[in-house]
Parts: sequence; structure tokens; C-alpha cells
Amino acid sequence: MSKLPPAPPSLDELRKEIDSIDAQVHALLMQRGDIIDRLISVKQTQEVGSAFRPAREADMMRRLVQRHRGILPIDTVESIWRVIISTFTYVQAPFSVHADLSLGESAMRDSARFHFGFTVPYIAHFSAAAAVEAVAKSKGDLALVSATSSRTPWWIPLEAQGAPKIIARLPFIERADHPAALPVFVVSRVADSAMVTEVEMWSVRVSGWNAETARALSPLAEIVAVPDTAFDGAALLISITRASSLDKIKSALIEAGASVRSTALVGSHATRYTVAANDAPRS
Ligand SMILES: O=C(O)C(=O)C[C@]1(C(=O)O)C=C[C@@H](O)C=C1
Repeated sequence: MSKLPPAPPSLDELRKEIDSIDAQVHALLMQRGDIIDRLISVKQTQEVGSAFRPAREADMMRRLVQRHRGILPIDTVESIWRVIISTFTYVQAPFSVHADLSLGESAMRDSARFHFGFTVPYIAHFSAAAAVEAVAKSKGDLALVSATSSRTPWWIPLEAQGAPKIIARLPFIERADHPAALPVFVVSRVADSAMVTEVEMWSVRVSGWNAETARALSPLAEIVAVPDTAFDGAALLISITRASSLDKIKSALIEAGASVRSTALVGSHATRYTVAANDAPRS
């Protein structure tokens, strides 16, 4: 005698399952909050002012993407975790995000809200220098500044000892259809032990900067250049990955006819991590 196939679950039953999962997710988030409460005393955030740990966050975001499966879009998973982590950072030590809007408002605002949520206060500035200056005066605030172009060499104040530094590049997970794709540097003052040093950020001042020197350097490193008419030169912000080195960059500059007037380390961030537009990790 053949058995009838089991009846599909009713809408009511499925909703009960969803309610049970929602209650578990909520309970787990509250439990996460209790752990953060205990973590505060272990971490001694007060000394440096900021609870933000870029190395830890870059690693968490990569693992999140690698383990993700199913129909929930990666954008949603990433933005949920950004809000969870940022809000728990804020709960440990309140901070504000200072955004430079000089190159356009909406993409920068999207990046700030996507990566730091709505609980963290958002403060608009009309120059990168003003955003960085606000961070320098604060204890643990962050500045968001374009990572690909600039009208002014806002990174020069970061050369000083004790000044804030570039600590991250956003988005942590890059992909063609990222909803907050604007390339952004995060500037803040964090404990040395919290920094990721995979990509070093160097401030390099040169004389003899022209289209030819720019071309000679472009295959070696990512550069933001601001011409400096007084010296027929430029202030450069150079990203140096493990595959290259400051010495290689300096040699290339000299070979192309420029001279290096000064160099200073102004921060570092995690290696850029790219996945295919539709979810699958690529590395
Ligand atoms: O691991 C830490 O140090 C934390 O403070 C926890 C946490 C998180 O919520 O997971 C929050 C802030 C840090 O930037 C990294 C991670």
C-alpha cells in the first residue's frame, strides 16, 4: 500500500519557525552585548580612546563572506554585521564619524551609514583637512576620506608623532555591485596592536613631478597625488603592498627624473579583499 506524501507545513507552522528563529537571533545579540560588557574591562579602551580594532574587523568581515550561503544577499549580511560591530564599538566608547563631502555627498553618506549604521553620529565636513582635524582633536572619532582622489594633501598632518593615522580602507569586501562601493580611507587614532600592516600608507613629497613620473609609478602602486606648484613637485599618498617596497618606489621616482624630499609612514590597512559580484569568494 503506497503512503500519501506528507502534507506541506502550513503558513502558521512556518511563521512559528520564523518567530522562534527571530527570538534566538535577538537572544544571541543580547548575549553578544553581555560579552562586550565583559570585554570592555579586558580591553582597556579608555587609554587609547577608541574601541575600533581594524585588524579584527577585516578578519571578521572576510570570514563572514566566506561562510555565507543561501538566498540572503551578501549586501544584507554584510550591512547587518557592519551595524552590529560598529554599534558594539560605539557602546564600548562613543565616537563620531566625520565625513569629507568635498567630492560628493550621497556616496560618502551611504558609505558612512553602511559601515557604521545610524546610532553612530555622522558629522559632515566640507574638506578632508577639516574632517581629519576634527579627529585629531577628538579622543576616538573616525574620519572618512576618499581613497582615490583629493584636492589637498590632507594626509600631511598624519606624519606627526601621535597624530591619527589611516587605519582601514572601505569597503572591507570589494565587489562590482557593492551598494557602498566608494573607496574610502578611515583615519583615527587606535592602539598600535590593533593596526593591520598588510598595506602601508606613505606620505612622500617629491620635486620634479609630471605626467611622465606619474606614469612610471602607476604600475607599482596606487597613488593619490596633489601637485605642489611652489616646488614644481607633488605631495603623494602611496599605498605600498607586500609585493612592493618604499625603496622600489623611490628608485622608480628617481629613475623617472623626480627627487624625493621626504617620506613618512601615515598608516596602514588590510590587503584589499575582492569577491565576485554575486557572492562567491574570489580572494
Ligand atoms: O574584538 C574586539 O576588540 C571588540 O571590541 C569587539 C568588536 C565586535 O563587536 O565584534 C567591536 C569592535 C572592534 O572593532 C572589533 C570587534
